[in-house]
Amino acid sequence: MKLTAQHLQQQLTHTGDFLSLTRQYPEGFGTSVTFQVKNLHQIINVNVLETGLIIFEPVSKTTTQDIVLSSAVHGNETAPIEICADLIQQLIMGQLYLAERVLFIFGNPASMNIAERFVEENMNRLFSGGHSQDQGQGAGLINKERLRAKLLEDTVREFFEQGSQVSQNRKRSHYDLHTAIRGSKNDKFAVYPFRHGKPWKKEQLSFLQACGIETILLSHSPTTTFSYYSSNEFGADAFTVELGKVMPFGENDMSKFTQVKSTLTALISGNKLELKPFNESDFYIYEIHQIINRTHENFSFTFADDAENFTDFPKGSVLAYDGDKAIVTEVEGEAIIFPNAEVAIGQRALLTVIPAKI
Ligand SMILES: O=C(O)CCC(=O)N[C@@H](CCC(=O)O)C(=O)O
Ligand SMILES: [Zn+2]
Repeated sequence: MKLTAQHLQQQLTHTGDFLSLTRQYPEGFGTSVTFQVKNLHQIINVNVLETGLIIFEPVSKTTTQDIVLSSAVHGNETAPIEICADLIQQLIMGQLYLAERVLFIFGNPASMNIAERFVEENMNRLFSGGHSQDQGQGAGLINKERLRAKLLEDTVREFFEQGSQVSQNRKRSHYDLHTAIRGSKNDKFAVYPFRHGKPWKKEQLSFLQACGIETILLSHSPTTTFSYYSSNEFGADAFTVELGKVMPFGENDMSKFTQVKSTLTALISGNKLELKPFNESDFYIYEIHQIINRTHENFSFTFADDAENFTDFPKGSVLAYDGDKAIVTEVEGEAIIFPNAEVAIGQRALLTVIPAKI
């Protein structure tokens, strides 16, 4: 059924259920709408840009921050989608005070509907222009994930640029929320994208700690991930945040995410964030040591399929075979992250990390 702006607004104000509407129209609403909602204390502007893309802005309150909360860049990573869907619903139903501009993104609605990481191509390898590069997929390839990645790039750019018209010296942040495919020794962790020599921000790590995240992976090279895009192009404090393990919708133990939810709520509502002063000994800090791309059809790991993220190995251990080439640990205690032998040729099949200092 074709959706009109009026119908879109009616449905949203009736149920607040932006996630269901997004899943009902994975290819696009074909319309956009702006309306206002009221709660006891304020009026909020709601700007529905497209399926999965919605901006909230307080009216009559000067904001100082532009916050992007994205989920479903991989469609089967449901816990963060459910967290964001609930925050969106509370905002639409006038149950949550809003202090700052917020853009919520459900990245890949079509892949949510098939409960898969992606439909044709991993969207989290398509940012910073990756959508228009060959990436081993054939020159000039166009698919829905590439188009969507471009739309997400443009949406984030406009969101941050519009914020700069509200006031100068604004704080920009982007938390790109994911879950890991396999279990992890450290259940929640964050990838801190490469900052090109700028210092890692301890205050941001304290914010992540308030979310219950005390394991941080420092990245030392540019990537085509969404969080690197926002960090590199707009100077946003941006992270890929991993919250537990992939589960079907409705099967997540949401009690594991109370700290994430309350801290994100405090962030957007302007409530005082109870941040502990940064203490390095509270954290497990790692740096990315090896990035292993699959280059052969014949690619396999030597460890068990259920080996958890952060499993470490002695120096000299063979972790994988890429064709005839053995991939070997170079440092005592090198640990595996995101092993995936099924990735397309040319894509990242494994990261290794080693303990680091900030
Ligand atoms: O568990 C896995 O294998 C993947 C989980 C996931 O989607 N991770 C992100 C990390 C992005 C980054 O390195 O910043 C991804 O692979 O896209
Ligand atoms: Zn993911």
